[in-house]
Amino acid sequence: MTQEADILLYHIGQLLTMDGSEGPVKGQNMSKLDVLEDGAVAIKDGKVIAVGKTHDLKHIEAKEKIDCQGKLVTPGLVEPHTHLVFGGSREHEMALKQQGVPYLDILKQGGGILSTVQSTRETPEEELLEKARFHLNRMMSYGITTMEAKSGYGLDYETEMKQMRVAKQLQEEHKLDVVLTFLGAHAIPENYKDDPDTFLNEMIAMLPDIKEKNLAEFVDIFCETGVFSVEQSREYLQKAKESGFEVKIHADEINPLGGAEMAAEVGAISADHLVGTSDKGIQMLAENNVIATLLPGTSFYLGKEKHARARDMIEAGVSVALSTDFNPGSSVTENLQFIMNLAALNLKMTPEEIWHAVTVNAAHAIGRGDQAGIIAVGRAADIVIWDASNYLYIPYHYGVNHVNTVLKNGEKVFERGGWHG
Ligand SMILES: O=C(O)CC1=NCN=C1
Ligand SMILES: [Zn+2]
Repeated sequence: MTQEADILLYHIGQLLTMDGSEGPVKGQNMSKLDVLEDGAVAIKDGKVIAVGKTHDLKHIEAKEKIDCQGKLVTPGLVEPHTHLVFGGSREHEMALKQQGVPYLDILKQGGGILSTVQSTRETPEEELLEKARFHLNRMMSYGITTMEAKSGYGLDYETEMKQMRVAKQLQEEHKLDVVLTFLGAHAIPENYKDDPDTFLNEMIAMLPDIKEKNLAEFVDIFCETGVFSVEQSREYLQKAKESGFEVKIHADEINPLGGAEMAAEVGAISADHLVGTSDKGIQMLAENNVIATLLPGTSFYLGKEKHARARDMIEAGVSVALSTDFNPGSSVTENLQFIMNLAALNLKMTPEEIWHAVTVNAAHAIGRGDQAGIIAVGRAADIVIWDASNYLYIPYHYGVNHVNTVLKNGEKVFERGGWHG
């Protein structure tokens, strides 16, 4: 008898499909989580071919039948905001942070982003690729199956292109789906510190080449005191849109400049960070369907008392996504599960909201709402089997990796290693 499926997952304790959502899940709807008890999923040729109760699907013949023994099963996690490709590291700045030297002061002194720029310019492309692949594999081990990778540590044509070629190569060769973002406007390099507008024009001038080589889908900018103003950011993002790119923005991370309002005005797909965002900014995000990608790891790592107002955003009807903001200076972690814990503790998000924020909403924040973040018939079988029996457990038990198995397009790309106790 021809086997109907390649893999059949059954006796799933709780199956979260996140299915049924048309578009990013907004506001109160983020609390509505469909949980299928004793679920099953059939997979063939990398796609989901059936979803249901175990007793409905048990008859399906499969090359491999996996008894999930009551474990939690969810869509693969989506990571919508990383600075994946970079040279060097910034552990030497920890002492400054511990002494209370603010992030923007370290940057002003030529450290921070500019320190990583120096390292990235000096690092050969092959080495950047190897390093980025290592971090990407670690992300996969934490349950991430689709993620975004930004440039932004070059701040010159050569190095920005080098970073994007590295991300592009990973997009082409790695099993994970990688979405590319050009963040040339990440900081003002030393040689343009008195003329940031000319620098921004240099970055704008790169766009036709980036488009022609298909090296990025999104353009992003760091709108912050001492970096780029709201007006500079608006003009820059409008030019990026005219050049055919979707745009996103690092907004209100440290100072409440009104980046969220501007993101809504320019029609950004997402506004990210949003720690200082005003009531008006929140309202405009909701009214203009701009996804709020919140980065609680960054405000944690920078020792901030203030965190993004997720509760007010959700009450206002905003679609909220979550991300590690993985980068070598302000959020040095690939562990999106820890971000789920911080979202519970510091953003006061509920487990149901958190699961929407790391799957379907994160997928929409990087333009992959139609192919990631949901388990449904006809979609790619990007699935995580967890060493937990219910969805409350992951945001509750922090700092470890709860993944048992990761399937990407129906292929096992990670399995928890055995212990030799
Ligand atoms: O510090 C970094 O390398 C990454 C970052 N960009 C804007 N905020 C943090
Ligand atoms: Zn960032």
